[in-house]
Amino acid sequence: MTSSAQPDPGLPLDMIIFGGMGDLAARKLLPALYMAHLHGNLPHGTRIISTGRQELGREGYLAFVEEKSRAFISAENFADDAWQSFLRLIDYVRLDVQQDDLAALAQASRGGAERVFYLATAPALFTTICDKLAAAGLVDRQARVVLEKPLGRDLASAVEINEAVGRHFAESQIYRIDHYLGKETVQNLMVLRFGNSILEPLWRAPNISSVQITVAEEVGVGSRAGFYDSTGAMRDMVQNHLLQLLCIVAMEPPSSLAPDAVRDEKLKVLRALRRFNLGTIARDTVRGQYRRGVAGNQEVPGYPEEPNVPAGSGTETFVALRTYVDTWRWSKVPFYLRTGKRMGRRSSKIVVEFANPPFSLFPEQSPGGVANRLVIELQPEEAIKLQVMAKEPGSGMHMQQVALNLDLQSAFSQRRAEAYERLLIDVVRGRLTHFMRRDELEAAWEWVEPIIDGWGALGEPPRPYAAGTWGPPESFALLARDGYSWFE
Ligand SMILES: NC(=O)C1=CN([C@@H]2O[C@H](COP(=O)(O)OP(=O)(O)OC[C@H]3O[C@@H](n4cnc5c(N)ncnc54)[C@H](OP(=O)(O)O)[C@@H]3O)[C@@H](O)[C@H]2O)C=CC1
Ligand SMILES: O=C1O[C@H](COP(=O)(O)O)[C@@H](O)[C@H](O)[C@H]1O
Repeated sequence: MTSSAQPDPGLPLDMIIFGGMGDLAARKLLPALYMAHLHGNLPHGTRIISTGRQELGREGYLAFVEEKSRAFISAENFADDAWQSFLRLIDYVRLDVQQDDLAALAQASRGGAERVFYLATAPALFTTICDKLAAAGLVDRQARVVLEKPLGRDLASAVEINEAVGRHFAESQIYRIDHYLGKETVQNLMVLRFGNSILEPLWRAPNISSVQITVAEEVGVGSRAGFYDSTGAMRDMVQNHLLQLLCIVAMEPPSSLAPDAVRDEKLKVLRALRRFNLGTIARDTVRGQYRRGVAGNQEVPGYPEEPNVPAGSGTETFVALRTYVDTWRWSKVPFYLRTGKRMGRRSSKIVVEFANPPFSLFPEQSPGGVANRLVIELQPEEAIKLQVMAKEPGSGMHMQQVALNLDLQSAFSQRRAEAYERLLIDVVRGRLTHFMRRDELEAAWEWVEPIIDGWGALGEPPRPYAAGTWGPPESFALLARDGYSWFE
């Protein structure tokens, strides 16, 4: 049982960031912490201690934050007095975790403070960091550690990291972050499914005929090829974000929102995912790599021309696949997953297609057409649309598809926090529900790893697709042979 260790509101908080000069810290974590500070969501007396290898001193680090993080705060959220008071919370400790002990950090962190360690570094450093934190006497029962994804690059390395972290932190102190679980619409999907009763009787085979999950990015790999080229879309996106979305669509209703109740149900889905073999890998998966093309009205380079991509790289920037959740509820329902960089536009959505009426009463109801779809738009729009057939006004019985549309942005006037802000507040408050448990993560690797190995064994290079398009033609063929098409 992983009941979360409850923070003591009486204690001050030290938020300690490893990788404080990294891309993630600059673009996401520090802006999210600023927003939490602006809205009074950090405990009184919080301090942020960033660590990094550069000899900067506190003033130098604050200049870095000004230069690199401020641009990621929108004008409407920027308040100079809040920014200045935020900067006053920040301290900087220079350390190289591979060479130094953490004595300097132990000196900077206050005795009696609650500590949150955010490991925003490559996962290869997690073991060393945790061992050294413990050796420096910084880990106590109140401490929490946040681990960034991807945690490991296969099952064995994930197990190794989990073991190493687990030597010093109890499972209830470990927050394995998947920022998709912090997105408003992803959390809303839980409410849609379990806060309403009308969907539940329909939410199963044979009422649902297929499910599509797309996470399409318009951006390319940018300056991250050093990380990305040895990772690829399967490890970067499918192993975590897409599988977590699939879990929320497919899970049974949990008995409560307690961390283990939710995570037990997600784990059952991961364990019920049909395993791939070489035959199904060749037939039901597609790898792609973007080539020169036009994105956002601009000509952009292909993946092979991006900075630091090794010549002849066979890394996939696109994955599409068909899988099944082998349970009574989802028997024979195909789940199509798709993700890629440099696709037509940024668009993440879940599309649930319902079975057609068993008999076609209306002449225009084509046997192949889909009458009812539930479209859950995750980003950039946040909306839930139910497509139904309706009669066109006029004589005759002509019908058309119309959408019952819930625009979540206009339905709620409240400010919408970014995923990282919401999840950081969860960490501060000791709420584990939207973080992954060790067995979930390992089950995801158990399913993903044979696919990656199979690709290696098959030795096929990824299929090229032009930047600004929706992936290689094989991805469309994957659905077409089942009589479906990707929903745009
Ligand atoms: N960037 C993103 O959008 C996302 C990143 N992640 C994950 O977050 C983690 C960090 O990513 P990202 O910020 O992009 O990576 P970066 O390479 O930009 O940052 C890594 C940081 O780790 C520091 N570091 C490396 N070696 C040491 C060392 N020996 N001692 C101390 N610090 C060290 C680097 O310090 P120095 O500055 O001195 O090189 C750098 O600040 C990765 O696991 C990534 O997969 C997850 C989701 C999104
Ligand atoms: O974890 C990651 O996610 C981003 C996409 O996140 P989003 O919130 O912008 O949809 C992706 O670009 C990155 O490669 C990956 O590491």
